[in-house]
Amino acid sequence: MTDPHDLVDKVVAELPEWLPAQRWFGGKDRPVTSVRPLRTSVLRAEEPVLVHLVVEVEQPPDRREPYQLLITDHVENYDATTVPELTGALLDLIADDAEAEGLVFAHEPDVELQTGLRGRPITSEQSNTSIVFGSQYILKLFRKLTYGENPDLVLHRALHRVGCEHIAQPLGSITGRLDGQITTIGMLQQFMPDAVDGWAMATTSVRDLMAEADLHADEVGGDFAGEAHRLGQAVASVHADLERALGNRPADAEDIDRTVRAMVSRLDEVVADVPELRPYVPALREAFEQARDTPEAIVAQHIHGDLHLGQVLRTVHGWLLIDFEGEPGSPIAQRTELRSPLRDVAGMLRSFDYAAHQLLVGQPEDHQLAVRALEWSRRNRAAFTEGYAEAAAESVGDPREHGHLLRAFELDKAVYEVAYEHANRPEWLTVPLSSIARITGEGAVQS
Ligand SMILES: Nc1ncnc2c1ncn2[C@@H]1O[C@H](COP(=O)(O)OP(=O)(O)O)[C@@H](O)[C@H]1O
Ligand SMILES: O=P(O)(O)O[C@H]1O[C@H](CO)[C@@H](O[C@H]2O[C@H](CO)[C@@H](O)[C@H](O)[C@H]2O)[C@H](O)[C@H]1O
Repeated sequence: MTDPHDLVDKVVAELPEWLPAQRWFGGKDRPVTSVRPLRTSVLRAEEPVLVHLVVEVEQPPDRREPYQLLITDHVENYDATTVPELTGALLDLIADDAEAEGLVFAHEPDVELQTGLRGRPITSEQSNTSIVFGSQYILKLFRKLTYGENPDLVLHRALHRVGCEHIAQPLGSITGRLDGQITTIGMLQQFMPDAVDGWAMATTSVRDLMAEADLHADEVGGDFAGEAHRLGQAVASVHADLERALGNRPADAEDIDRTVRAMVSRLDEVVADVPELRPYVPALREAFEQARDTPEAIVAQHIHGDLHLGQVLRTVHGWLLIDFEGEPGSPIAQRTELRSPLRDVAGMLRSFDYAAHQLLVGQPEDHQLAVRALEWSRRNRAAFTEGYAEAAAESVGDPREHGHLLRAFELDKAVYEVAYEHANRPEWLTVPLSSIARITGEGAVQS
């Protein structure tokens, strides 16, 4: 019979080696120097044991971040998120509004949940771990914890309150105290079994175009422009709902100044780690400075914060936006502040560029493919922006009227992506680098 506390000691000792191999681990750029348990909740003491564990991971020179783990003696790698019988217990606890060992499980008001379902982890590579129950529910366990309420839950609740049509309904949550603060550990939502994510749809469309040597993007069967247009409308509608639910304020010169300084400071940080970015620094700085030149009034409000094609789902009823957590690699203070909705527009524009150019990784010589990629990207970026502008006419307005700011947001996102790819998928580093080269006109980089 395993003692749960012995299990914790054993697992914690193995974590410095195990963590860096996990897709969701956000600190792959540095070694793990120590791991110490912050809080332990024994959810099941008899075999198979189930323990919820929050550990603090230390990395040089002074990074200390909390991560959550669900562990068991039942499987060799101790990861209980892979054991359907054990994760099923989490849903039952949420349905019962239970409190267990300092963790609070709660369903949203007026929600009644079905119990006794087995949980299966989704297999896609993500920043967190999500578990699906039957065809009804999906539970996201936030891996790197942010002290306090997670913006994903806060924004989903706010959007649901105003009847937003482009989100999956929030159904429940798991919270616990961390350093005295009530901290979101998990979020339960309605699962969309018929959904396809935007990334899968877009890359299929790019492949269709690349396979057709003689046809243009508007002539091939898999043309995505209609979807891109509808997606633009959906994003504008979510921005309007966020504004209705949580308000906005006019952005002034001070906001723009802070924004520009944050972009420059992120650039400095990233270039210190990724020397490949160095040749573009002067052009990037210049583009960021140009963002100060905003002819029209702009607003600051709550936004999605990490919008890309993998964060949107196409269901039979239309597009849904998921994962309102913001950029997992950015500080929480930045992720929760009121910001320009144009950042989300820029994030999605980057993603169209990614979908087209990621297929060129490892084929730098193929000029024909590069031309096709650019054609696809231009067509779909334009359709998305047009859709957004139409639906945002009464609110944010047409993004194209803020050309310099939009370009700066795109480049800032690409700098973030350089850091992200460097830490997670080094073979893809050329994707954001070649975009930076294209947008700034600073020569080509091999894709
Ligand atoms: N409500 C939902 N219905 C169907 N699939 C979903 C839903 N929410 C998330 N997913 C799937 O789970 C994946 C991970 O969700 P996401 O919220 O993006 O997690 P992460 O924070 O780990 O990136 C998504 O890419 C999508 O495929
Ligand atoms: O979805 P996450 O919250 O985990 O976001 C992170 O991972 C994304 C990759 O999965 C990353 O997105 C980048 O790659 C996408 C293609 O895989 C592309 O569509 C995006 O435009 C690009 O930014 C995201 O930046 C990161 O925060």
